[in-house]
Parts: sequence; structure tokens; C-alpha cells
Amino acid sequence: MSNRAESVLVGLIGEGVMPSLTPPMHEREADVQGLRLLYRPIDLLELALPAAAVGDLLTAAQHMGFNGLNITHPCKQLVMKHLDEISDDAARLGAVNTVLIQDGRYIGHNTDFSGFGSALADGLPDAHLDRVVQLGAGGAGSAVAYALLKAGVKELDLVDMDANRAAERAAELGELFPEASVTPHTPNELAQLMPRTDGLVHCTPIGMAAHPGLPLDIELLEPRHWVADIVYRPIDTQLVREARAKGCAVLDGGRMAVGQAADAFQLITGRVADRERMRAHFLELIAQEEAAASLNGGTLAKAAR
Ligand SMILES: NC(=O)C1=CN([C@@H]2O[C@H](COP(=O)(O)OP(=O)(O)OC[C@H]3O[C@@H](n4cnc5c(N)ncnc54)[C@H](O)[C@@H]3O)[C@@H](O)[C@H]2O)C=CC1
Ligand SMILES: O=C1C[C@@](O)(C(=O)O)C[C@@H](O)[C@@H]1O
Repeated sequence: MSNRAESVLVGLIGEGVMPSLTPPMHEREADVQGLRLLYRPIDLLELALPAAAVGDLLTAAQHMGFNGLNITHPCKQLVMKHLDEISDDAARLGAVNTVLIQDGRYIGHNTDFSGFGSALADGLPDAHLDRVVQLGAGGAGSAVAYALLKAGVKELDLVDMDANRAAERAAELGELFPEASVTPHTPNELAQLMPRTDGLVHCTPIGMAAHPGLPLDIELLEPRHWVADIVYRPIDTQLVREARAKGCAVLDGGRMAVGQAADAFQLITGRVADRERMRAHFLELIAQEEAAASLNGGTLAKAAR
């Protein structure tokens, strides 16, 4: 038996979270550090609960002695009205993916943006950040764009096939970062944008096992560009492979997945996670998944993200 101060109980609330690699990443890191930590997925689909149940689940988690929660699709905005305190960045970004339960209070943070930010700094330390093209302005893309602007990107070209979404996100981000220029575009403008950019960040689902292929004409990529993909199932997406073959400096999507987990681990446990050790474990898990999928004829697509 142990209490909240002696061991750590964490959950992940969202739809389709059973295949998530975040629980094993936290548990392994805690094991190595000699910390007793259990991390359970709480899947709204399995429980047949609507996204609006997130508030009741927070209360239940508090009653049951949870120390913290990760929150994912479709609850990252919905959860905010149930919180007692929200970090400045999460409030500005308008999304929470980590909730600490402390002294009966709920405190929200966002480690998607901080995880991408540290991934970029660690994985592409020499990347020029004056001008960046970002493809995809959805949920994850919003956190990534926020991180890019915080990292000092001066001109961010936000490209999405949904022109309204690109325009809305660009306007929101432009207000948050008035010193930068954030411009919305559609994919048919990429031929004009790529020759002017330092790097490309990819945040659409293209390249996932369920959506194979390339998100842009690969001829537009030059060896001087750096490329960051956030898709990590598979870890070597076609974009990652072809960018590497061209000689581009490349960041794979696993870096962000590990970054968000490492930052949440630190917030929840108060201990610093060893990111390289966590990444090595993450790559092991992905390799196991990819090997199992190739035995089953490519059903990696079943994994949610
Ligand atoms: N590395 C990590 O930690 C994470 C990675 N992901 C990856 O990021 C991908 C995107 O996730 P979300 O932003 O949550 O999805 P989302 O569905 O909220 O957004 C995707 C956006 O891409 C746009 N889009 C789709 N196809 C496009 C194309 N061909 N050209 C231009 N725009 C296009 C859509 O209009 C939409 O705005 C996921 O599929 C997943 O693979 C997601 C979350 C975390
Ligand atoms: O969106 C994501 C992905 C995630 O849900 C996962 O399954 O790894 C974990 C969340 O913390 C993060 O915000």
C-alpha cells in the first residue's frame, strides 16, 4: 500500500488511447529511477463515454488518488473549463494535455509545444529559424506552430488544405506573436514558398501507415533545407527517408512524442526524465510494433497516432 506522496498514479484520457506509447515510456523511466509509478490509459471509446465526460473523469481521478493525467483528442480544449489553474503557455495556446492533481486542485499545462520545442533544440541544434514552412495546422500543428514562434521563427508560412483553418490559426498566432509574421497558405503555393524557406515542418497525417505517401512534391526539397516530421508511425516516414537521402538535416516525429512524455513526467513526478534513455525505449517499442505489423501484413495503421 502507498499514498500519493509515496507512489505515482497517472492516466491518459482520450479516444483511441489504448495503443499509446506514453504509458510504457513513463513507467520504464520511473522503473529505472527507482520510482513506483503506474500509468493507465482511460479510453473514452472503450468506456462508451462522450468527450464531455472529461470533467467527471477528473473528479473520479482525484477521488481515486491519481497524481496527474495526460489529456488527448478530443478533450484538450474541453478540459480547460474544469481546471483551477492553467500555465500561461497552455492558456495562450488554448490547449491542455497535462493536468496535475495537487491538494484537490487541477493545474493544466501543455507539453506538446514544449516537447516539440526541446526536440527541435536537441535534434536540430543548428537549424536556421528565420523562415519556416509548416504543413498542417490542426491540433498538433497548433502546438508545433506555437513552439516554432517561441523558438524565434520570424516568418511562419502556415499551409493547410483547409484554407479557413490556416487563416484562423495564422490570425490567432499572429496576435500572440506580433513580432513575427504568420501567413496562411494552401498547398498549391508550396512551389513559391519552398525556395524562400529555411526549413519544413510536417504536421498532416500523410506518411502514417493509414495515409502513406508524401505531403509535398519532393522536388521542392533542397539539401540546404532542414525537415521536421511529427508523424512517427512509422518512425521513418517517406518524407523522413527522402529528405535524408537528399542530405537534409532531419528530425523524426519520435522526438516530439518523447519530448511531450519527458516534460509531463517531470511535471507529474518532479523528477527529470533522461530523454535519450526514453527515446531509446520509445524506438524499441516502435521497432516491436513495426515488426509485429509486418508479420500481420501491415496493420500498423490500427495504432492511433
Ligand atoms: N509526434 C507527436 O507527438 C504527435 C504526432 N502527431 C501526428 O500528427 C498528425 C496530425 O495530428 P493532428 O494535428 O492532431 O491532426 P488534425 O487532424 O487535427 O490536423 C491535420 C491537419 O492537416 C491538414 N491536412 C491533411 N492533409 C493535408 C495535405 N495533404 N496538405 C495540407 N494539409 C493537410 C488538415 O486539413 C488538418 O488541418 C497525426 O496524424 C499524427 O501522425 C499527432 C500528435 C502528436
Ligand atoms: O496528444 C498526445 C499524444 C498522447 O495522447 C499519446 O498517446 O502519446 C499523449 C499526450 O500527452 C499527447 O498530448
